[in-house]
Amino acid sequence: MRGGRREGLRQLEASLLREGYLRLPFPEAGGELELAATAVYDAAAAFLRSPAEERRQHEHEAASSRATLGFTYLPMGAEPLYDGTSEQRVHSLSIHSALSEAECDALLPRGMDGEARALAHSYHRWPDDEGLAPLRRETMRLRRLLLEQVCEPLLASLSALLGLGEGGLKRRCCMRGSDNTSLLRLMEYPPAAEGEMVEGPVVGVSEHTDYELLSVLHQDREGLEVRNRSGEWVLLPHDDRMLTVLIGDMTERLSAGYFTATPHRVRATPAGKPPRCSFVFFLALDEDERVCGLSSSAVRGADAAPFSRWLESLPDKERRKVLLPITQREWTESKDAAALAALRDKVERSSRANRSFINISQS
Ligand SMILES: O=C(O)CCC(=O)C(=O)O
Ligand SMILES: [Fe+2]
Repeated sequence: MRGGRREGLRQLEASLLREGYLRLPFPEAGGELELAATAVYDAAAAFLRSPAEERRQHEHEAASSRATLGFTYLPMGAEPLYDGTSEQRVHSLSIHSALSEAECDALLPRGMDGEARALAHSYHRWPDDEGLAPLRRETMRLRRLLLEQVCEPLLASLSALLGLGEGGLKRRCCMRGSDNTSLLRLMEYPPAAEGEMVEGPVVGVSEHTDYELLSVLHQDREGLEVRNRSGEWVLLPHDDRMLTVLIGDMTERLSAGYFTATPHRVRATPAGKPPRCSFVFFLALDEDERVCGLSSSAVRGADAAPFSRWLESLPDKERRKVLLPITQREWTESKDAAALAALRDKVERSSRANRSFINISQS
């Protein structure tokens, strides 16, 4: 029994080191998780087909002024830009757990100030809208199943491999702040317009790494590409029954680079094809957890022997790079700010180009 568990951990570690990602079948074929995934795709499609006017009411600014950030809609053209140049064809929903203020308070630290508490409440408040009830019910079910059946076992394994004991990481992901860093996103990639993809760099989502510990992802058709350790882009085959797990920035930082965050991107859906849909659960550390690279004296247990040996051989120069602690919130905010600035720049550049085109054609 012990041997089986140890063998499983070594295989997981080998895949993460070799490929930088994992492919996991749903825990049970035709089981609860698979049914929940199908129901979420249906409910998301119903919302995404609703009139633009209705969707607009759930964009970030409107949701923020109503303090209902538990559910927000990011329209086409608003996805932060990660590579500074591409045209991204995607729109998405961001989903946090729906909690009453009392449920939220029970998880928050007692000494938290009023403003931070109100912000946490708003990240767990859903709009009071009858039409969103099926989406809310199905996403909450999917979120719970992903946490119980996929994230928690993964977190325990990662924790053991890093010498933190099986519960070491889970204790740092229990929403002591608010879970506005852990997030379920539902994405839809509508097909490109006829001729659009041959003209410019049109993509689904441009190259990036995710900001959290791990991302658990499902796609209903192919499109996700990951860059492997040799620098080649690999298109992941589509299989409805498979989840993909990617390494996020915080795991890279915590492991001082032993596990490296997985660069990935999504191809645009070609013209004439049905839209591609996916969901991603970003598993984050509690937003106020301070993260810096582990040192070998903090690493315990036989499961972490390879990591511990690797740490001991790490040159001081490399170790120093991750000594400075940073919280998940600081990291997420700084990367988001950079990607949003890149998007603004690009919009500004293209409106300038359009203006000069108009000037030229009018002269
Ligand atoms: O849609 C996908 O497959 C991936 C989306 C993604 O990389 C992201 O939202 O960070
Ligand atoms: Fe991503």
